[in-house]
Amino acid sequence: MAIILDGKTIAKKLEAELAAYSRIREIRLDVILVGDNLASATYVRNKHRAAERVGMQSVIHTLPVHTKSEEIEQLIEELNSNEEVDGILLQLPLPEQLNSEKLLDSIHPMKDVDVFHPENAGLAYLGRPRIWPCTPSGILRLLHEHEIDIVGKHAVVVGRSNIVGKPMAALLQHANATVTVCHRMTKRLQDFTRQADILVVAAGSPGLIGKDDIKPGAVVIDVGSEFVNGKLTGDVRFAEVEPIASAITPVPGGVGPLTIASLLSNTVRLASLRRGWAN
Ligand SMILES: Nc1nc2c(c(=O)[nH]1)N[C@@H](CN(C=O)c1ccc(C(=O)N[C@@H](CCC(=O)O)C(=O)O)cc1)CN2
Repeated sequence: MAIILDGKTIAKKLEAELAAYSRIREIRLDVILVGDNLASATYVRNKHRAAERVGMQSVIHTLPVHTKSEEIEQLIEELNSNEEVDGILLQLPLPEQLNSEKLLDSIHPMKDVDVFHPENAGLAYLGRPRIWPCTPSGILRLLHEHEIDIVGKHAVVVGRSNIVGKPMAALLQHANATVTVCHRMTKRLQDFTRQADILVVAAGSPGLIGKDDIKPGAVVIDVGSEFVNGKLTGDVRFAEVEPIASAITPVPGGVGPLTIASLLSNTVRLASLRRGWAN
């Protein structure tokens, strides 16, 4: 029987810490949502509610699906130069006519709560992070809160996205794990996943990992969250893997809530750095 790594409880704890901070400082997060992707709308609403719970000001800019790039650039420019705005988040995915890279690059690095700007990503990958991206940072917090040792452990990350896989690998390495990154072109994936002491699966492939893919006693972190037949489904077959893992995240209720709590934490951190507050 594995320990269930309960993200909701840890997220509440993190929110309580942030609420204590927000009581003494005014902090503002602006989220831009373009289009009518239902899942994105839910995530943005959840971010707004979480910000309100901790006493942070949250402003959502909802734009129609056919919004032109120039309009979004102009909005980002206004938010960049608004002294009251501490964090700017452009919710992904964007409608296909928009160039995500160009728009993300236009967010001021000191307000880039997602760590997508090359300056912030570069600093993080050089081991000099301002902040770490929300999902990897939440996962580290989850491991830390459960006193799961990372140093010298073999961590295998499945997936190499800019949002999770790449920064997750960098953060685990920063935390002194030995890291292997696998992706969709990896041959004989199981040969790698079976070596993992800590397995992070962020492949966006529901049910990819089963009991034969893990080493008994492994810590298994499931970042997957796709709707399959109306049910939120992870990349790991939980019922199969749970009996042989030592610890495992559920979907829902694992990594997701911590992604949002980490976003608030990143906003506080960037506000502190930009405004010169002690943190
Ligand atoms: N600009 C960004 N866009 C996106 C990010 C991101 O970090 N920055 N991540 C994902 C989506 N995401 C946050 O935006 C996110 C996904 C899932 C959850 C979450 O709490 N999931 C719950 C289940 C919620 C449900 O019932 O649907 C859970 O796992 O328990 C939070 C945030 C893509 N875009």
